[in-house]
Amino acid sequence: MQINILQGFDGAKKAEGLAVIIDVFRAFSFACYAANNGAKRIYPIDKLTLVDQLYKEIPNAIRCGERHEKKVPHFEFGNSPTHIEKEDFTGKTILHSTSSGTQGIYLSTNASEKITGSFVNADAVIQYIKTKEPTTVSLVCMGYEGTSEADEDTFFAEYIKAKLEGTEPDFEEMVEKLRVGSGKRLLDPIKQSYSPKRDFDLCLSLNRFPFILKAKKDSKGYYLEKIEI
Ligand SMILES: O=C(O)[C@H](CS(=O)(=O)O)OP(=O)(O)O
Repeated sequence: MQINILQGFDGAKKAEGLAVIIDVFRAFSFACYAANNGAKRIYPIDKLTLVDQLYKEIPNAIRCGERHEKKVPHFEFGNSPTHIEKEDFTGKTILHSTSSGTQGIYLSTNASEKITGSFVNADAVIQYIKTKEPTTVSLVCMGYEGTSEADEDTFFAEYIKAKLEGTEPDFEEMVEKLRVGSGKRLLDPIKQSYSPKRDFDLCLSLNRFPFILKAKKDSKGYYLEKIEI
């Protein structure tokens, strides 16, 4: 198995084989919480105009996501797992658009298959890859706004690679590095209304969910299928 670690929008375009589109803070942690809370369907969406179009077409749709970390003003929710932690999404369709993560789903056009990746479902991702035994795995770290690298996504890729290669990564050490590094933006007092501190813990809640989210397509675009592992 060839395991490649790729970065940002450019990396997503180069992804081949089974691609894990990684966004720890916060898109694909958010998506796992939404799926766990009963969402009927989750659409990861690149363009805000597509969100607005689908909102008109789909009954019981909820618009979620961010630009520059902040909730899009007319959306119901931003990109914060904390803000949806206790929401019951049973029967609801989530329209989710973010600066990095959901863009990666659309940009990875050369991948034969794509799943999302974040620490909340790390073991499920690893088990899924092991079961599929692909020739190539592309670990795509979406980073900050898709243009600069973010440690949380690179750490996740290194975590997955190490486990697949039979070594044991030090997750607690990663958490402590993130607390004083790229994760600091979630701990900033100025950002608490849209990036609450609790997001840091919820996004780093290792193996909380025993499922993967696999990107599939229907007539409206990509959606994330929840597959229990
Ligand atoms: O929700 C977020 O804070 C991030 C902002 S950015 O893309 O890293 O600039 O969105 P996400 O797409 O989840 O990374």
